[in-house]
Amino acid sequence: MHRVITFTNARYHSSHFFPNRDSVDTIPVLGLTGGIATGKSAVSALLKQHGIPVVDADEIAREVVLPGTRAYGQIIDVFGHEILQPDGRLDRPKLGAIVFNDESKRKKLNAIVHPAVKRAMVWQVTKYWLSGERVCVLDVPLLIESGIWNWVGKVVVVYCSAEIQLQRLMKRDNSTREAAMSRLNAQLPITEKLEYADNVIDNSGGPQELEQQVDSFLRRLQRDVGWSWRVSWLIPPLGLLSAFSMLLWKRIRRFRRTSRRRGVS
Ligand SMILES: CC(C)(COP(=O)(O)OP(=O)(O)OC[C@H]1O[C@@H](n2cnc3c(N)ncnc32)[C@H](O)[C@@H]1O)[C@@H](O)C(=O)NCCC(=O)NCCS
Ligand SMILES: Nc1ncnc2c1ncn2[C@@H]1O[C@H](COP(=O)(O)OP(=O)(O)OP(=O)(O)O)[C@@H](O)[C@H]1O
Repeated sequence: MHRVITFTNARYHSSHFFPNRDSVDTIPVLGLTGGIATGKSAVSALLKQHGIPVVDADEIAREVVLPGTRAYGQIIDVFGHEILQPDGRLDRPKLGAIVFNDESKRKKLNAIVHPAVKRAMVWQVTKYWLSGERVCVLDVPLLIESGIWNWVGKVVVVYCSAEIQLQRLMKRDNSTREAAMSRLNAQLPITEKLEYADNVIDNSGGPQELEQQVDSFLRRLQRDVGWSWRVSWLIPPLGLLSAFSMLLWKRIRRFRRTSRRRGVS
């Protein structure tokens, strides 16, 4: 039975990537993360080209602070009218300069914006599920820091060395080394994020190498989703059980890795 509700743009429908879709009762959710400027958006763009729906936390974070929203009012209450542009929208570079140089202010901003982002993400995933998508990717820079990694099927980390990361960040944002470093230091180091990874996409090379990495990742994904989806569809309680055991296994594995690391250091 096909679900009839379609909320998504047909061009991006994951049935394009998984053409043998008959029915869908589960939606494997993948968490895509990395350090700032390691290439999450570049990977997301490639995934979208392959028909995979992507929920973009940065994009949502911009929407939930538009004038008139609750978060917008709360931000003005905390940071004052000085962080507004003449047209009333947030002056993002100005707010960025404040929060990336002051952890307590960043925490205040996060406490306002993150709950709204999480609600919107859950809603978007639900819409994809209702429209019958077999897989959905959450592109979340702070996937690990925010604990969202606990709730996704697989964590995919886009990696490049800290030095390449810094160079790309400075070039993209046309920023000084100091400004780029302050943004970089607001996140867990990329090497620590690797510890949470089920899959790593190495973006140390050029765009063509990245495409090859994404292609091989998608081949693996197609294999895995095909298998788990069939089991969940044939025996729904088994699907639920496998989801719970997978989440539990992830925590155990992470706990073991951390204990091993503590034992070594
Ligand atoms: C501080 C703000 C206004 C700066 O806006 P700006 O347009 O300059 O940057 P943008 O939003 O495009 O973010 C660029 C990158 O910075 C990093 N980043 C953004 N916010 C944070 C944060 N609170 N902590 C650490 N890194 C962050 C991410 O890697 C992100 O991809 C903005 O980043 C913001 O509102 N941040 C708080 C919300 C948030 O955490 N967003 C990240 C996704 S949930
Ligand atoms: N393989 C690559 N080779 C050269 N440049 C790249 C490569 N991948 C990404 N870039 C460039 O590096 C910059 C950062 O990439 P991107 O915006 O995809 O990172 P991001 O992880 O999404 O960053 P953010 O955390 O800020 O959202 C961009 O200017 C992008 O064009």
